[in-house]
Amino acid sequence: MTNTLILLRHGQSEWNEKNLFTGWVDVRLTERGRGEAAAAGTLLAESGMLPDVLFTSLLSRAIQTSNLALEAADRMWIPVERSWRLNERHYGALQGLDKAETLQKYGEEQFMEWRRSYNTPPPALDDSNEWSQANDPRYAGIDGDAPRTECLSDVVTRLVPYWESAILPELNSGKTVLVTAHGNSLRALVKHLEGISDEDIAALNIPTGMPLVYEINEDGTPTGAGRYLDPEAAAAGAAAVAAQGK
Ligand SMILES: O=C(O)[C@H](O)COP(=O)(O)O
Repeated sequence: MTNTLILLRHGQSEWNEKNLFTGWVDVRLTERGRGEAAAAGTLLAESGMLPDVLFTSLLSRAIQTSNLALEAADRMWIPVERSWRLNERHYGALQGLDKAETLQKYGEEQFMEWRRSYNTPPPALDDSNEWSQANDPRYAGIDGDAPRTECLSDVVTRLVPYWESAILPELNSGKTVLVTAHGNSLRALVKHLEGISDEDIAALNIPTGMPLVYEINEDGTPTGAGRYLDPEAAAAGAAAVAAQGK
């Protein structure tokens, strides 16, 4: 028996539009992002993929996206669980910086190392920085301290236990599961699901607002690669993410 998992990156955020590194900074959706979120929900309904349960991060752009998508699909009533483990990768001292200016200042190699390498986190964000989450009450319950920076491997480490203990059991109870999260937290989950190598994951970019569907076996493995419901639009969106800063 397999069950359906739908992954959805939030719609365009205010800082996606401004081309700023965002991470855990809690920005909202733009008008375009709200439209992408609603369109994703319409596409789910048209494809007959109605979620039974929702998982989101603690960040407003993912919460807004899931609300709008579920409203469009007439599924606002489904149960929801939110976790910091689905948050975007903490972008450390890059949070709040312009991507194009950062590329100019540090050069392509360093820029891509910070953005897409598996093991190199950006420098840590100082707690006194205006974009710090050190004193944000929503993270008070995290065991140990909230991160001050993360690389993708840190995200895999915090996310996979949650996938196994919270998300997979819902799939295995026969539910269609919607996970609304972020570019890099979804890259971490896709890496885990598809067994993508530490090197090859650098080339994977997740577009905003495009439902990505897996059929999941009971042991948590997918039956095949993920499938975007609108592959052409998803490819264009992923290319735009890859080109950010250039
Ligand atoms: O946090 C961010 O800036 C974005 O959500 C993801 O950015 P990236 O594609 O540059 O990693």
